[in-house]
Amino acid sequence: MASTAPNLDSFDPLFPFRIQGLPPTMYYIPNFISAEEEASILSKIPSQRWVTLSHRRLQAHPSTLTNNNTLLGALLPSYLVKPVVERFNVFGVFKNTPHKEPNHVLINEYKRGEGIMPHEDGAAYSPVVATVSLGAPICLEITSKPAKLEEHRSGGESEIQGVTNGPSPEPTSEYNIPTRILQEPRSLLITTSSAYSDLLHGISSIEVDENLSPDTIANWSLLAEPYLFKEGRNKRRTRVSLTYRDVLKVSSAARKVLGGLSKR
Ligand SMILES: O=C(O)CCC(=O)C(=O)O
Ligand SMILES: [Fe+2]
Repeated sequence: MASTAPNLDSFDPLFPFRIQGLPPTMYYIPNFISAEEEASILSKIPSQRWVTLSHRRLQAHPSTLTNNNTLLGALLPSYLVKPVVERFNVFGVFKNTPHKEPNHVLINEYKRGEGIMPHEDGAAYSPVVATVSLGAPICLEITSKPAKLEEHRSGGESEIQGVTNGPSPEPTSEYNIPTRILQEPRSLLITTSSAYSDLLHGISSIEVDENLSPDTIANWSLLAEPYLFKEGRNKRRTRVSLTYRDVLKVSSAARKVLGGLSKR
């Protein structure tokens, strides 16, 4: 006899956190870590590892990738693993990636007025990136790739307006793009599949995020503290992000050396 009970095995714990109106699939989980966990992680980020770029500073763990996008296999520092990676496993964040868990973390720090140009994360990684935000809120801007714009708009027609001057303000498909995702401190943002490969993301180098509302922020209904933005503004403060990824190519050379030494 067929059972009418719901099949709990197929329940996806991420489903309630899907951001509507975007291509598959982005998820936003507010309060993914506690305030104590946030403070503890911030206190352990090594101050001597920062590399200063023009509009932010950055550090890579366990190391930067080689020129051909290979990771020299090594463990992530434990303050980046516990509790964050353990909690990823509960939600199955990396369950479909080759190594089933992240092996690389980029830490970015943005002071007020700093940002990152629109970009894609590229083919060095499996198409899953999980971003933990620390310290303060910030808006991530989501736009289409110019090539996609072209494909959609032209249909063989001539000039594409707006490609050279940045993304068009009009929606480019059935999805509400361009849009913004408001990342609160302690939240987790997960970007997968075509949202990873077909969209660009960036952070404007501005001092205040403005015009914040349910109509302009894709994840408004998932925010932990929307009342903090009821004036429609977020005056930026220093925000740190941890972006967890699974690098596809991992060299075991470093491990072999260490393994060889430990046999003696
Ligand atoms: O800080 C962020 O949320 C985005 C960082 C980012 O896009 C990157 O490191 O590739
Ligand atoms: Fe990125």
